[in-house]
Amino acid sequence: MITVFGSINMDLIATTERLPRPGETVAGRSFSTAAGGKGANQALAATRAGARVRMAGAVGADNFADDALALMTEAGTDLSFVRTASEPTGTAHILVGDDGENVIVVVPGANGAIGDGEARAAIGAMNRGDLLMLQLEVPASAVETALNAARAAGIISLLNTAPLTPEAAELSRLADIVVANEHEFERLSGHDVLSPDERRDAMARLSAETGQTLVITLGAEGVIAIRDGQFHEAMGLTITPVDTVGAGDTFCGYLAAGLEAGLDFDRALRRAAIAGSLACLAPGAQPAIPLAVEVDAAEAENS
Ligand SMILES: Nc1ncnc2c1ncn2[C@@H]1O[C@H](COP(=O)(O)OP(=O)(O)OP(=O)(O)O)[C@@H](O)[C@H]1O
Repeated sequence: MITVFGSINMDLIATTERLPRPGETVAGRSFSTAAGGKGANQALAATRAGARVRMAGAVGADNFADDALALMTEAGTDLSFVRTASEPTGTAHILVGDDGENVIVVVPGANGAIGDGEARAAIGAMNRGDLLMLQLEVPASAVETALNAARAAGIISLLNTAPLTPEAAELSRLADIVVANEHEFERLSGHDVLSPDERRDAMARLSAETGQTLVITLGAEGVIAIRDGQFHEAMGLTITPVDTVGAGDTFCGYLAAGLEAGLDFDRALRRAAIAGSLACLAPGAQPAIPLAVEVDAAEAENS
């Protein structure tokens, strides 16, 4: 079973002709809500990929909680380690202008109340050899506790270094597998802009030093990884993206599910990259996460 330790949010999205300036009020065009949070998105992606998944996190005792959990409930994700906190359910307040520009305020709420107790409880319920997946939308101290407890218990940890936080580089050292996008990897490696050759050198150096598996997603260019000193590359699909939101979370969920199922590393990367591409073909994060049968079909068509 995969355990995802991380954030659960409700996204509140308003579209408007143009974004307001400070102090200004503008009329909106439309409003929608969507379940989100990187933890929840990745848990749903791994569940849709066919894995047995437990989500560990927190929501508030409010009307947003059920909606934030709805798609995971429907998919069959185990929610027994989702606690109801006294803080409100985490919310992301997203304004999108007609030019595609956006401004976002994330209020962590219950996600910010996750601490060492939740981390220890989640790891305590896992078995040696299980996979733990984390991101950086819950307090860094809880992520650190979870990663250390996982290592002590022989649990394999996969950390997605999103969103990039000041503690990201330090925390990433504690994980067995690190998944970063190219911008995050530049920050982790301490270099501003990396050419493809410089990126490979930086990956080789870092993984030789730490022994970690490093996986760097490259948007339309697919993914490059290094594991046990060997480089691996995979491409997703050639597509015209509708909305790339959630591509990275879908990638992580499918990669975790592939590794947990014992797929060979190249195939797990390829399926994750294909799933990431498919997630770009529909708007929003969670609704756009493909089912395993859709990834099977795309994989067969493009083999
Ligand atoms: N434009 C695209 N065309 C094809 N596949 C894509 C595209 N964008 C993303 N993908 C697929 O999704 C995977 C993850 O995307 P990306 O590297 O953009 O991660 P990310 O920056 O974390 O994403 P996001 O923050 O948008 O969720 C890629 O490795 C690729 O397989």
